[in-house]
Amino acid sequence: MAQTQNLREVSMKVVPAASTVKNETFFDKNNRLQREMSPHLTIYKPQLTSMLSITHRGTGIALTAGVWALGLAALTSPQDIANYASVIEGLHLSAGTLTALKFMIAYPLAFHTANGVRHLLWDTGRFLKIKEVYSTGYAMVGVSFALAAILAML
Ligand code: HEM
Repeated sequence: MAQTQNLREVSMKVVPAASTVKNETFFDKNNRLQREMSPHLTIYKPQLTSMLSITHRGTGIALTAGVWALGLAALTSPQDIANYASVIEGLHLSAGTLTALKFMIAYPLAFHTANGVRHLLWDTGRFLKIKEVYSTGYAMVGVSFALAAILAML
């Protein structure tokens, strides 16, 4: 008895066939019926959580492009990697410039790896409280900078 009191009444809305227009796009139909728009992503102010999430996707895509480019280059280029390394040496870039360039290449991998470990920890059910999501987020950013710096100095 107590359960039936909590049930909401549901009524079916009959839509006459005449109200559907042939070849009408999804957006045109929504406009014609003056339907409300769902809140869009852009109404949210940037937060650490969403920024790290989108960066994880961005770095994942960048790494995929990088791995494909390196693989295809290895298959198709006439010279081996040592030749290209000596071309870069021939540019006589300063140690600082070289380290900065290496850091820029290393950072997406460092970020994606550190945040990937954070994701895998979540998958085990840990660090899922909002405070922990933030603290692991800040820690991960620190770890990713340290990791990229170590890789850049090798
Ligand atoms: C060259 C190496 C890598 C490439 C090309 C790569 C690529 C990608 C791509 C394309 C995605 C999907 C992103 C999205 O749609 O949001 C992804 C997700 C993921 N990556 Fe990687 N990844 C690499 C290395 C790693 C490493 C080293 C780790 C962890 C130690 C890792 C952990 C993850 C995890 C956990 C996800 C899923 C995140 C989620 O649940 O949304 N990845 N990766």
